[in-house]
Amino acid sequence: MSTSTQTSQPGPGVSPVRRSKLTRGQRPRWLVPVVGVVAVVAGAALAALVGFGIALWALFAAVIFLVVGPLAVGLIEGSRAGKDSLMTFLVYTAFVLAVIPLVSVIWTVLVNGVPGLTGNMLWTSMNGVTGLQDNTAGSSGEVVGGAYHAIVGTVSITFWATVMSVPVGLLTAIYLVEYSQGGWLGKAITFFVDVMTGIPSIVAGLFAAALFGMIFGPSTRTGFVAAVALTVLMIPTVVKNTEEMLRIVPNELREASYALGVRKWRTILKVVIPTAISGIASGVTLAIARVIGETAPLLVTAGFATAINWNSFSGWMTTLPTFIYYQIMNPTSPTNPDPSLQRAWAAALILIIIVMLLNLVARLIARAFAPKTAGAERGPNHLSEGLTPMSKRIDVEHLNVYYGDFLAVQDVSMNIEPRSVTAFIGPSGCGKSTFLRTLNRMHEVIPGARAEGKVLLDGDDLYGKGVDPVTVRSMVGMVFQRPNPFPTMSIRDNVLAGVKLNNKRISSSDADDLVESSLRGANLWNEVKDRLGKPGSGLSGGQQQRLCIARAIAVKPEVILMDEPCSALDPISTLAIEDLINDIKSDYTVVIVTHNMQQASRVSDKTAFFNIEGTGKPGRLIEYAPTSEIFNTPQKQETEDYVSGRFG
Ligand SMILES: Nc1ncnc2c1ncn2[C@@H]1O[C@H](COP(=O)(O)OP(=O)(O)OP(=O)(O)O)[C@@H](O)[C@H]1O
Repeated sequence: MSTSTQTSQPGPGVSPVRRSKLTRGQRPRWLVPVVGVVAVVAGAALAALVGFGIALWALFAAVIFLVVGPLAVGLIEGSRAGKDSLMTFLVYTAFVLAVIPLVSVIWTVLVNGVPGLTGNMLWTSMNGVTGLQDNTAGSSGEVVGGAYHAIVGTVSITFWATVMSVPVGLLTAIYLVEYSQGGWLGKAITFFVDVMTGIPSIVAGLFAAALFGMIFGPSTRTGFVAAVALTVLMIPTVVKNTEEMLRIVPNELREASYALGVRKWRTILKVVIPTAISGIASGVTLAIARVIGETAPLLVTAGFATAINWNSFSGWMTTLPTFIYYQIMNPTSPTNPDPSLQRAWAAALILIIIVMLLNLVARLIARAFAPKTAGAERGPNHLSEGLTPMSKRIDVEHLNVYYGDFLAVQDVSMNIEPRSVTAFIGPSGCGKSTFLRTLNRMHEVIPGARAEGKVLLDGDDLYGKGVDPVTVRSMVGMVFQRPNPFPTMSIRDNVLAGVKLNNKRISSSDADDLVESSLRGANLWNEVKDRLGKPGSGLSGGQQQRLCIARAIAVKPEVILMDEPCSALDPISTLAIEDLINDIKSDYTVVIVTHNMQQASRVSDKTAFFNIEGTGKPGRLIEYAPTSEIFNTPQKQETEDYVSGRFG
């Protein structure tokens, strides 16, 4: 885009183009490329002075570029811009310096490996190949013998190592992130994984050799023994990478799934892992890439063979790294090592190609396992018979809520009427959200949180003996502060999440009806009916929140809890949600936590005011009455002070 402004009627002798005030004093566009060229040329000249070498040239060019570039920018644009460009140039230079060896390795392997990549190399083994044949290879030009047996060995051993280490690594990472809750077992596992990460590979080889030696006798060397050694090396990499990936899955997604009445393992399997799958697949590929080039542990566990062996459980095996090692250290013909050298380079190239193919496979697997974002596009269809929710009454009796030893909410009793909206208001930290979460036992997903007392849903105690919190959550749905649609799912699949994640069977036409009626119920149908297959996370914040309400409605709950549902939304989206709350209260019991007192007075029939005496003290219910009474004629002074804005 041009940054200059064109004058409409240039006079005689006046340049038709002048620089805009906004772009005056900026470096010319050619500055950075010119400095780059100067650095490359001057770097070459300086390197020639001290004995030319590529590395020296790169080093000199980088230093000149890093000094001259920011200096030139600083002179033109001032010192702030100079410092800024220094950081930018440092980042780019570091990137280039990192890429140079990588490109250089690939280039060298390509140049040396391609001539040896013949049919012989790929499809024959070294069985029966002697130095005599290599001696004659010089004159005939054709190198006999190849790495087929080593390719078979590499693929077999890596396959077994992957089969053993990936499930163990994945499950360990899942335990650490989703179950251990910082317990001693989790800490111990993390410690051992850290130690394993640093184990020298030869030690892993010796361990596997000793283990199998003890069971099957000394010198037991097979592909499987080697796979066990590689497993020891792979597991920590898989655990660490998977752990990182699982940790960055936002907790909100887990909570959204639990709030739909989905069990923990299905939440992990269907929400957490798909969200992290591409990172997990990269981690597994990295782990494979780490071990596929190992040589030392292979020498002591798999032995060395010149013939093809498909059986990992019997007989010696060769892998590409050990093949390369032997070709270089013990050329087949000591007097003419060239054919061996050619085979070694070609094997190195094959190894790199295998790693690249694995990477590709990992990407494809990640794509196949991640839920589709592009489901069938569906237009308006026949209307469903509508939802049949059964709004319920909630009675809370002497409820105390604790986080560990800390009493967060003290002795709350209240009755919430069916088909009504009840608002919880009060200053920050007074326990509104904590109390709300006890109404569908969502607090239980927080380690150490517990409730004492009774919460009755139409007379049935949610905390009664044998009551499953998962069942409770399918009856009491929840909408959270920040919209949290599942990012790997389409709009349609988000609405159906409660059904699908719970593995309930539903016909395609019933699913269509449910999607339409839930989206209509959430006042979103008209806005999204033409793009149901598009990702839910592509909607605006307000639309996303209505999608989350549709998702909550779709599991046909009896109560809907809303924890500050509009706090992340603009005023127009907020009004849309408030209208929606007004609409759905004829079918559901709605409880909403809000900081916005106008909102409480606009949407709720009854309001509960909570307060806290001071930091570290428990939150208490101060007053609970019809909303108009709380805001106009409160009975308690604390309530009046709060609603009149005198504190809080
Ligand atoms: N996960 C937790 N672990 C320990 N303490 C917690 C946890 N969550 C909340 N608390 C504490 O419980 C008390 C009540 O918190 P809660 O979030 O329920 O208040 P709130 O009224 O909803 O506040 P806000 O309006 O700021 O969201 C606070 O003292 C808070 O520090």
